Amino acid sequence: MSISNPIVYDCIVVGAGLAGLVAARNIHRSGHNVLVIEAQDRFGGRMYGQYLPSKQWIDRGGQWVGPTQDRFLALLDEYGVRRFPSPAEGRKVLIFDGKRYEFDGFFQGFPEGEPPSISEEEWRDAMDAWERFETLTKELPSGHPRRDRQNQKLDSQTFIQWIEENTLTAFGRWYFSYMSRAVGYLGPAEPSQVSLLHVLWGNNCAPQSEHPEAELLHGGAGQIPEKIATELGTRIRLREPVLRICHDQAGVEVETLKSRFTAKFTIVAMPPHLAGRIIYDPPMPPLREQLTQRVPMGCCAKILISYDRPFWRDKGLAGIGLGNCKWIELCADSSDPETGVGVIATFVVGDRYRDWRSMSDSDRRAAVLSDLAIYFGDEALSPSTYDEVDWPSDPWAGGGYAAFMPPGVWTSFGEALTAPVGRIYWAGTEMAERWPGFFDGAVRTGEAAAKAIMSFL
Ligand SMILES: Cc1cc2nc3c(=O)[nH]c(=O)nc-3n(C[C@H](O)[C@H](O)[C@H](O)COP(=O)(O)OP(=O)(O)OC[C@H]3O[C@@H](n4cnc5c(N)ncnc54)[C@H](O)[C@@H]3O)c2cc1C
Ligand SMILES: [Mg+2]
Repeated sequence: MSISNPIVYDCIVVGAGLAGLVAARNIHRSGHNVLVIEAQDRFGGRMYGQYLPSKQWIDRGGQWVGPTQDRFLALLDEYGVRRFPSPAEGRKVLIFDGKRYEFDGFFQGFPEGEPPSISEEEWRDAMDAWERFETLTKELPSGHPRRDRQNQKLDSQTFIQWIEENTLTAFGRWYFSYMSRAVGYLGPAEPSQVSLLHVLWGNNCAPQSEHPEAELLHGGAGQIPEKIATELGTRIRLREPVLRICHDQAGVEVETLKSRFTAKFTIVAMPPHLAGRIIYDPPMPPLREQLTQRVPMGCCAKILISYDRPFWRDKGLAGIGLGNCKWIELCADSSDPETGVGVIATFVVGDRYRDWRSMSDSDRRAAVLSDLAIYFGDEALSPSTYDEVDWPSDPWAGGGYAAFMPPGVWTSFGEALTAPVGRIYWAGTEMAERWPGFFDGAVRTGEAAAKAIMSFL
């Protein structure tokens, strides 16, 4: 294949997700010549919106933002994207072992307000374990977990082992398993699949106590990729999966399904397992090769269900449900007050996803709606729209929300996660030291990779 374009770019960014777009934009704004190459026919990767016939938006990927996500907030301000508080007024619903509790509080690990009226013994069990979990979290230094004796010990355990050793009741066990599956700390993952060290690290640099789901965006997060892409204009090529990157001391040659381009540097901006699918010549160093074989994506589908109006509010309910229902462990009101439409966003995660995915279309829909009816009442059975986003079936994501570390990965291979290889730099939310797995983490890594490269240009 001949070089398709005689230009030697300053940088080629591979992947037009949020991290790649931010990196490219910053390089372009500094007057350097950048090209973005994206596999899909759209920008944004896991930041992916859609409008319903009702003019209500839905976010098929991420949607929430929180007050300490500074880099993402700065981006929103820059593009004039307006925010509103995530609807949370009213009582929350907990379903545990078939019993229903309405309460004026909330918990995602971190408890707030009034607890649900389960037994004192069960609530104390969860709270005592939560304190131990927080104490362990605070012992971790900031930054990516390093290879040392203490971390190796934490990294040799799964989260479920810790949960079993630290809780006495079924509720206590569920409280933490739910954290692993619904909140995720990247992932989300079954607690039997994720390293204890990873979960503690996630609780340290992306804590629920900082309310990462505090706000939503008028028009949705899905509008942002287009705004950044507009600034880049024709410097983005869509529908061109990158297959191979040849690199040496002089520069890089990036080969797609259709063409070949040269540049001084490249930024590969995608989750580690997708970066690992590209052929590198010369090959990646062994630690990097081993790492990218070991960083799986969370197993999660997102489902967005819309109603004429947020009917749950008539009953004094917040539209937020959590519990160990058969399919739905977490659902949340995502209605934009400016449209008047009611939207519930929910997830089917881990082993629940496995079983749910094997059912017919109509059975999957019936399964989700019947769980929503348990949380909010029979009105939930008659939505105006129902959208499933099956992230593990998307070959350009492989899962969602993000990738997580199974036991042993951080301490044996973690140092290869961000280390550049010659002129190849890495970006993507999985690489972030603050808010990994979130939009904010993606922005931070895009900014950092661009800055690193620009120091050489
Ligand atoms: C269901 C779900 C819910 C979420 N909820 C939230 C939330 O509420 N708040 C929040 O902050 N975050 C949330 N997230 C996470 C957030 O969406 C991600 O952290 C962020 O979008 C990741 O951006 P990225 O650029 O790092 O990666 P990606 O968006 O994955 O971008 C990678 C890009 O690379 C492209 N690519 C891959 N391989 C190649 C190749 N060989 N050649 C060319 N291109 C390639 C892909 O097509 C993709 O466009 C959620 C994610 C999901 C899936
Ligand atoms: Mg993205």
